[in-house]
Amino acid sequence: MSYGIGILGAGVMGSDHARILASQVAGAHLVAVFDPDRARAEASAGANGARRVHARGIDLIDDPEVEAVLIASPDATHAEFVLACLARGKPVLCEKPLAASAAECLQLIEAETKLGRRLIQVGFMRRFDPFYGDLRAGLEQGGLGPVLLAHCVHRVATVPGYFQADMSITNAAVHEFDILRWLLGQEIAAVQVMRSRRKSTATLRDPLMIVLETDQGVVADVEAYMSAAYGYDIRTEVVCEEGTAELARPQPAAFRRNGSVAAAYPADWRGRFADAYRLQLQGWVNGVRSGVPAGASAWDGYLATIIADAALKSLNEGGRVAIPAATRPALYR
Ligand SMILES: NC(=O)c1ccc[n+]([C@@H]2O[C@H](COP(=O)([O-])OP(=O)(O)OC[C@H]3O[C@@H](n4cnc5c(N)ncnc54)[C@H](O)[C@@H]3O)[C@@H](O)[C@H]2O)c1
Ligand SMILES: O[C@H]1[C@H](O)[C@@H](O)[C@H](O)[C@@H](O)[C@H]1O
Repeated sequence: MSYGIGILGAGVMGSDHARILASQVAGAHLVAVFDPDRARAEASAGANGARRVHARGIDLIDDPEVEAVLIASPDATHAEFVLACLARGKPVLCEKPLAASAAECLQLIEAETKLGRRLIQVGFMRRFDPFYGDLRAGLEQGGLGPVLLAHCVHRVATVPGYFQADMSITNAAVHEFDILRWLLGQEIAAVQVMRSRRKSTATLRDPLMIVLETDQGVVADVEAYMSAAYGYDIRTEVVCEEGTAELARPQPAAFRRNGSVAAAYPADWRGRFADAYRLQLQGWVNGVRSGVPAGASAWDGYLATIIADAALKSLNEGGRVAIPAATRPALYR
């Protein structure tokens, strides 16, 4: 049996998820699309075999042929859509961030906990990226000794028009917060944002240096640079007592000429994380079908958001901001 999926949002990510679902994922098919920009919804539905385009998001969630929902609409719309899915008992893959505020994340956790089963997966797709998978497996194998430090680089060539200053943290750096928790198996206990000199052409507060401390004393720095111009560049290196572990990256073709070598960078995340998006969707579909959830939970989404809130507080008010330890509800253990 093939599972019926509905997608909310047919912009950059919604249309990419629809394409991947229709062409590269087994056990599910696209049933319906909603986007207030109807032409976009129709283009994505038409290209990917969906039966219909809905006039409202809630109609898509109510569609009896839609058995599970993928949310790829703007960040501020996520919480309401996730709640509606939970109210109808429909599994949901929600793009990051889970919600626009920690209070909204908690509301979703409360609703899911009341249901007593996990229906929410958050789109922290790096957890499915083979290169991050290898890095984590290598760290778990041991041999490098205890972790001391981590360095993360998050460079984006340019940001879309809707991108606002806080989104360097709430929309971009949240990936680093989540992947550090996942890689190290530690919780973030404090954060401090250092402002470098602002890039002269930047409209955002760009770049930022974010320093995180874990509950086991590891320090990690995250460079968040949203106007890096040359391409999309994501790096991670973990420094341990007996050696280091560095994230490998897909190797593009190299061109040697006139005493130099050049290799193309992906323009954005869709190229760099193509495998991760595909594996994430397949993992979600498998989880929905088997009832065994995969990927980041609502709890992981909540923790990424509270770290982001603390980072924003540090950016705006200065200083180190402690993040109180939170008690994980039994559903997420
Ligand atoms: N996981 C990742 O790597 C990744 C990458 C990029 C974006 N995202 C996330 O995906 C989401 C979408 O980002 P995007 O880059 O595709 O943005 P986008 O602007 O390209 O697309 C968003 C689409 O949502 C539509 N929309 C607006 N209001 C809506 C509503 N109420 N209901 C349904 N659709 C609505 C817009 O018309 C637009 O077509 C965001 O939450 C973003 O954070 C995740
Ligand atoms: O929304 C995007 C997306 O989540 C990418 O994966 C991230 O690298 C970008 O910085 C962010 O703006």
